[in-house]
Amino acid sequence: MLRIGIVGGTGYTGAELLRLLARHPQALLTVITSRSEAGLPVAGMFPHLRGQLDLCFTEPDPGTLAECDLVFFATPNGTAMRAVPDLLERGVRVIDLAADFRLKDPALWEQWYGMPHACPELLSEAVYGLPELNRAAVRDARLIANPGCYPTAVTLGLLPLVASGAVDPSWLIADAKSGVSGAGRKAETGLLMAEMGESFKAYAVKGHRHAPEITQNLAQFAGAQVGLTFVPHLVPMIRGIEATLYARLVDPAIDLDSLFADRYAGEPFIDLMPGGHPDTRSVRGANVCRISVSRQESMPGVVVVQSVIDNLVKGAAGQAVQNMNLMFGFDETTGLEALALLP
Ligand SMILES: NC(=O)C1=CN([C@@H]2O[C@H](COP(=O)(O)OP(=O)(O)OC[C@H]3O[C@@H](n4cnc5c(N)ncnc54)[C@H](OP(=O)(O)O)[C@@H]3O)[C@@H](O)[C@H]2O)C=CC1
Ligand SMILES: CC(=O)N[C@@H](CCC(=O)OP(=O)(O)O)C(=O)O
Repeated sequence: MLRIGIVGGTGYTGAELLRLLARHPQALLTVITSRSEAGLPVAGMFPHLRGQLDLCFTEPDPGTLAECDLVFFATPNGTAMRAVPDLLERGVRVIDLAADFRLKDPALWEQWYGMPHACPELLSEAVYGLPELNRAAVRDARLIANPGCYPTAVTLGLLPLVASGAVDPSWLIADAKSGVSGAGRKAETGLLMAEMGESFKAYAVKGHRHAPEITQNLAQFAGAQVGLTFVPHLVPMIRGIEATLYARLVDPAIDLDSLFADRYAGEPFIDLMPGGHPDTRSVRGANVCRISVSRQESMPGVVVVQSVIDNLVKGAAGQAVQNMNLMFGFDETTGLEALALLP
C-alpha cells in the first residue's frame, strides 16, 4: 500500500482527494493536515467519511510527511514551494494541486502570483500533470504540477485543433464559466449565496493567471505564437466548468469529429459527444472531460468547441489521483470509475 499524506485536508480539493482515496485499493492515507482543525477526527468534519477513515487532522510537520511515499498539497498558491525541496530530498514524491510548479518561467510566476518563487531550480524538473498531454513524463516524475481547473477544460478542448495545425493559433478565444467551489472554501463576501446567487458575471477580464498557463500548454504544440483571449465567469452553481472555445480554421473543409476522435482515441477520461451539448451536470463527481465540436453554417471558417469538467475532479483531485496512478504503475483508472451524479 502507498502511504499518502495530504496537506490541506479541510479545503474543497483536499476533501475531494479524501473521498477518492478512501476507496482506492492501493492507497493508505496516513497524514491529513489542517492547522485550524488539528487534533479533530477527519470524519467528524466530513461525515461522509464515517467508517471509511480513522484519522485525525494534524499540524503540517515535515518529519511526519517525510514518512509518506507521496504527498499531495491541496493548499493555497505559494505554500507547497516552501516544503517541496525538503520532501524531494527525503525521497518523497509530490503532487501539488496549486500553481506553484505549473509555469516554467519564474519571472512569469512572480508576475501573476505576486511573490518570488521559493525554489525556481525545481521548475524545469516539475512535470505538468495533464496525462492526455504528457503521460510518459508523468510516469517518471518526482514532482507533479497538477493543472488548474480552467486550463484543464480549455487545453483539452483546443489541443487537437492547435496540435494538428487546423486553426490559426494566434486567434483563440476561451469563454469559460465556473461554479463557486472553484474559489475554494474560504469565507468571502462575493462568494455568499446572496451575492452571487441568481446572478452571473465575467471577472478578471483584463487578465487571469490561468491565461499564461493555457498559453504555455498550447505553445508546445502550436509551432507559432499563441494568441489567447481567456475570460472566466462565475455562475451560481457549486461544481463544474463549461468552456466555449472559438478558433479560426485554416482549412474549412476539415472533418472535425475525426480530428478529435483520432487525437483522443483510447483516452479513458475524454468523452467526445459529436453534435451534442455537454453540460456540467453530466460530469459532476466524475473524472471526465466531455467535449463537443461544431461550426455554424453561416460561419464555416470558425470552429466552436464545448468542453466541460467537474473543477474538483478532472479539474483537481481526480486528475491528481490519475497522475498518482501513472506515477506508481497502477491502472490509470483505479479509484476513478465513478459515474457523474444526475441530477
Ligand atoms: N477549488 C478548485 O476547484 C481548484 C483548486 N485548485 C487549487 O488547489 C489548491 C487548494 O484549493 P481549495 O481546496 O479550493 O482551497 P481551500 O481554500 O478550500 O483549502 C485550502 C486548504 O489549505 C490549508 N492551508 C491553508 N494555508 C496553509 C498553509 N500555509 N500551510 C498548510 N496548509 C494550509 C487549509 O487548511 P488550514 O488552514 O486548516 O491548514 C485548507 O485545508 C489551491 O491552490 C487552488 O488554487 C486547483 C484546481 C481546482
Ligand atoms: C471560480 C473561481 O474563483 N475560480 C478560481 C480558480 C482557482 C483555481 O483553481 O486556480 P489555481 O489552482 O490556479 O489557483 C479563480 O478564478 O481564481
